[in-house]
Amino acid sequence: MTTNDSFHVSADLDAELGRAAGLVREVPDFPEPGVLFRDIGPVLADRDAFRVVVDALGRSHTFDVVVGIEARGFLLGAAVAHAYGTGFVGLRKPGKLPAVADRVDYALEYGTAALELPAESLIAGQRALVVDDVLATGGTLAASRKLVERAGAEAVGASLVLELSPLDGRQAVSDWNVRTLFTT
Ligand SMILES: O=P(O)(O)OC[C@H]1O[C@H](OP(=O)(O)OP(=O)(O)O)[C@H](O)[C@@H]1O
Ligand SMILES: Nc1ncnc2[nH]cnc12
Repeated sequence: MTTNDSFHVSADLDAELGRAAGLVREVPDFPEPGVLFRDIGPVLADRDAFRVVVDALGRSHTFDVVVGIEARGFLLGAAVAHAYGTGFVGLRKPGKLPAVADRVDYALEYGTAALELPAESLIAGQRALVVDDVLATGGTLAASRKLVERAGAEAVGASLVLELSPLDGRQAVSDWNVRTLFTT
């Protein structure tokens, strides 16, 4: 591991990724007091950082479809799907989809949430890679995995930009192939 400001970057990833890690913005007391919010917006806005992050998220996984989580997982996941030549399925917050195949409720670092799988999206037997921006408590990832597997697809793993290790989200998905680019 090498250190770039407050994040650790996996040593097998290149220096450009280290620069991308330095672009993650820390916002105190958002969305509520006591939460230090990590905003990947500046990483997406930087052409080179966006490219290396998207390439790294898809690397070392074998998948036929990307499953991205609303909202920032849509931005990353759709880019990974395009870069690696697969389709994309978005898991949405409740009330957004015109036709829902399945729903899972779960707990977050700040409150509760639910995710819904669109009807006629995942195909049984597909190898799905879940993509999102942040691993915090792991509730979102565990819910996503459940939706993928209940659809009959194979959840081959997950790729995320940032892991907030003090929240120990890995314990929620400990028996799964979860890769994160930066760890704090
Ligand atoms: O590991 P967890 O504790 O489950 O938290 C991680 C999730 O929290 C954030 O999403 P949020 O629900 O804030 O939605 P947003 O992307 O729409 O802002 C983040 O983008 C992850 O999806
Ligand atoms: N601290 C945090 N920053 C960004 N996204 C999050 N999701 C859950 N906790 C978060």
